[in-house]
Amino acid sequence: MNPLKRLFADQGQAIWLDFVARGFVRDGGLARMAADDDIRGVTSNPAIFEKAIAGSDEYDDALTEAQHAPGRTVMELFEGLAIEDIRDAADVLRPVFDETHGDDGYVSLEVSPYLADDTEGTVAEARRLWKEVARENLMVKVPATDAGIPAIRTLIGDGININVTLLFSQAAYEAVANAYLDGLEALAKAGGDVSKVASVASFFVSRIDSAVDKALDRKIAEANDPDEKAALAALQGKVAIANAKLAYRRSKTLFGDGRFAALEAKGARAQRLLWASTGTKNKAYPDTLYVEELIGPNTVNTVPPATLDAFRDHGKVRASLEENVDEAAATLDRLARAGIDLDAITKTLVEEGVDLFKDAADKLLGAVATRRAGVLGPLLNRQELALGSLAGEVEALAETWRAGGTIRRLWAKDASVWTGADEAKWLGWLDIVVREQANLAAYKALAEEVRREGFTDALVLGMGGSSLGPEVLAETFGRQEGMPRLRIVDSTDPAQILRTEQSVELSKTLFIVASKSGSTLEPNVFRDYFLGRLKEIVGPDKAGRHFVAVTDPGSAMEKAAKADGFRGIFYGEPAIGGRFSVLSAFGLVPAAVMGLDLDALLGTAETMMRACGPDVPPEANPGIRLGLALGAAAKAGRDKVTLVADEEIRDFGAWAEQLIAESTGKNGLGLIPVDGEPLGPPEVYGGDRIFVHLQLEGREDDAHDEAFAALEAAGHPVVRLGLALPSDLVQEFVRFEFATAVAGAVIGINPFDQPDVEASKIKTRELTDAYDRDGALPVETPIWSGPGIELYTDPRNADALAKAGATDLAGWLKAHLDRVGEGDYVALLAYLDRDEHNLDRLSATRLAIRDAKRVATCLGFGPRFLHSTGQAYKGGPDSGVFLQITAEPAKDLAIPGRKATFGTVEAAQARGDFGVLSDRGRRALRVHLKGGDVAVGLARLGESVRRALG
Ligand SMILES: O=C(CO)[C@@H](O)[C@H](O)[C@H](O)[C@H](O)COP(=O)(O)O
Ligand SMILES: O=C[C@H](O)COP(=O)(O)O
Repeated sequence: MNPLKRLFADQGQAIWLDFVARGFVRDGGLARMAADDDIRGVTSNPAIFEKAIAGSDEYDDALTEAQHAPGRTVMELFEGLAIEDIRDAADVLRPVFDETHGDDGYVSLEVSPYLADDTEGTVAEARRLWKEVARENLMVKVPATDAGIPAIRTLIGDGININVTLLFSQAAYEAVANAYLDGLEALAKAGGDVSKVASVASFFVSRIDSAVDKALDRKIAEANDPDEKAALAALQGKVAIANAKLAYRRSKTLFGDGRFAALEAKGARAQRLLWASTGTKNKAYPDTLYVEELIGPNTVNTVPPATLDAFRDHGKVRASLEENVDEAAATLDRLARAGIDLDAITKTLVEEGVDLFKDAADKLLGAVATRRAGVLGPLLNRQELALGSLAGEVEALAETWRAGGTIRRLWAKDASVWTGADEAKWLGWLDIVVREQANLAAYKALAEEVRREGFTDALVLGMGGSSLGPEVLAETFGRQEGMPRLRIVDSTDPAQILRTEQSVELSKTLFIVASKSGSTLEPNVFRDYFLGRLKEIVGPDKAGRHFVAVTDPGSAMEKAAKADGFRGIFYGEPAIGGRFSVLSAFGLVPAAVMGLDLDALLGTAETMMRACGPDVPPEANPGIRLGLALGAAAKAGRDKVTLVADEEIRDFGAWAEQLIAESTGKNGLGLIPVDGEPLGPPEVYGGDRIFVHLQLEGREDDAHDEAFAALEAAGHPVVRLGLALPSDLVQEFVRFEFATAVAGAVIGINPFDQPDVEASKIKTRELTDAYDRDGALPVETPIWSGPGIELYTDPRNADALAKAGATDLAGWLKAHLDRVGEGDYVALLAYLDRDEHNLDRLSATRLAIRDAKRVATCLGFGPRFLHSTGQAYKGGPDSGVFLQITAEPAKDLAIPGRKATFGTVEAAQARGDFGVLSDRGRRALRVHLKGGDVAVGLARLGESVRRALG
């Protein structure tokens, strides 16, 4: 007779199979084993599923489901597969379950190893799995950790079958058996049917020998006496079995006394000991060792396939478990006398066991995530990293993050991922997509009103985080038929405001006043101005109908909007900072108004959000991986994140820039985003860059491709992000939010505050207050003045520049630019109309500087950049050399109810900004263009810069 069959027939020991795989179950392999080998149960664990799913293509068809439901989490996808397999196996073994009246025929499914230290989480998950698998012959596996034991008691009390896993020590076994008895008593007390509950206590065997043998090896090496060496050697390969035998003896007492008898009378079953980890690890030992030596009635041995084959082939059946039990006790005594602490070893084994299952789960989920990405194909934006010299550090960081479960901690809003300050209060963006998906009715109603009422234009009045996301949507999606054209007002420059005003028909324009705090100067003055204009045009009663507000609950903006009879007020989420707010009302109201399909937009975002989920380990997690790369780049001095995007999606850089700079640039650390700088050959760059290319897939004429290939070949780290469609840019919001938060963690700062933005707001306020008081801004003295141009700076910078003895503009500029060294960047900060002409002229000047100095160059328009890169310029690394450009406005614009005009506010903002740069000891010079002709002034400036560069 097949020795496997004799185990039960002769000895009353059930053999279970420690293996599961889809094909094996579905193609009849398990049924054959049940028939031929008398396999009476199946166990699974994360390592088994990892081998099955990651190591085969058997699950590919099932994973295509991801295509139809791209919002499913990776964990849900895995669980879906596992649950199907477990149900299938349970159905195959159902006849065994029926024939044995519930003694056997069980299939085990383990709770997530990530919950090993979480009692409540374990209980909740076990209950959920029990319900979802919905098979009476399921056993849910729960580890015998300190947190697992109370969960076992609760779950048994619920009437759920439990396989207690990762059991190594006598003490833990005692606790587990008592938890089972407690649970049964609770169930009986609650009127439940204890006869329906089964449980096994899985004692891990071979791992004990592996660990003890190693300790013995060390002792043998230390010992000098040959007899002592021999005595120690005699213990090798014996301890695990001795430990199991003693547990078996104890089980007889635990389930043989009065306490259990009372339960037994109600039909309860004893909790059986199950021998797990019974494959032989040490080749010197017989391959059937941990089956042959552990045979006894009312026990289970779960055996991996190779051991099963070996035992079928040459296993010997005898009642071994109760042989020489006293000798087993003596073996453990001898071990203790030899100075080997079995308790300490078993304690470590539990911890290692949890870690090994976590490692397996990481691999498994990584594999599912990678396959999900493959199945999703173009539905998920691509990411490729070629990190050159940063690669090793990024791998090391990824491993640290994986092993530390840092992504799960991030998702669990654990502030210690960053600095342990108030970060947890700012993580509402993690689940905003899902929350807004359930909240679309009000946005859709607004869209419908806007359509019905025939608005032709919509202007978002806001700054930074409140305007740049909507700007990307407007620029990327373009005007939608029948809906207003969306634009942004985020400048106090009178010419720019007038230009925007003249480009719309005010009576057919809807204004979206967007301010989280409600107290930001710019949106307030924009509102005052346009509300005033609307009152003139449509009358005071109707003006409010042209306005909606987006603001956080309780803000001054909310009150004002109510007082002014706004058409609607939409609320932001206070747990999301402005720069992370694009997928909340701050992006969704403008998106609705411009007529975008919000379900599609959020669905697209969700696809990326799931890819960045808590269940996706770093190697397969795009946002996390990008963040680790950016963080490593910052630390390695490659802190200039150079963003390059294809034409149709190029506005993304403005949003990413504010996110990255404001989040990471502080405490003298951080990343300096470089947006809008045309790509050049490798020679024009220093060694301080990391390049990011956002590209639309399949564009054959992509000149950037070649440039990126050259950069990569020259050893620069490059990141390539591929989008099937421009509308997939929404996924980049998500990817970059994760990446920025992670980069902040690697750099070691709080990515959710902006200490230095506030500083220039204060200085600006002081200046506008002075204006309101004195009717003029404080007088300043230029350090140099020439026809149409004046230069200003603080005394420290003035002293440094004066040393060069310059006599003309080019000379002063040369003195300033000569201060630029390797690894520095030059930022042009223009308080001017951001029109095409000014952009072109300043871009040309910027490029001239880059090519001459081989440094990164930035171009920001004030006050827009103050709410964005301004943070990093002041608070980030002291590597910036700043050239501020201001101009006398050709025409100024009054602000209703204020003394200060827009021109004055803009001038005050420039001075406030400069004042903070000075306070921070930055290298800064202001060029003031006089005479009202900005074009002429910029041409002169450009020419002088070129001369300065020689
Ligand atoms: O279900 C159980 C225990 O209840 C088993 O799957 C158990 O997890 C396995 O036997 C062990 O993980 C295998 O351990 P090992 O052979 O890798 O040391
Ligand atoms: O980036 C955010 C800007 O500073 C604007 O802030 P706010 O939305 O509170 O007006």
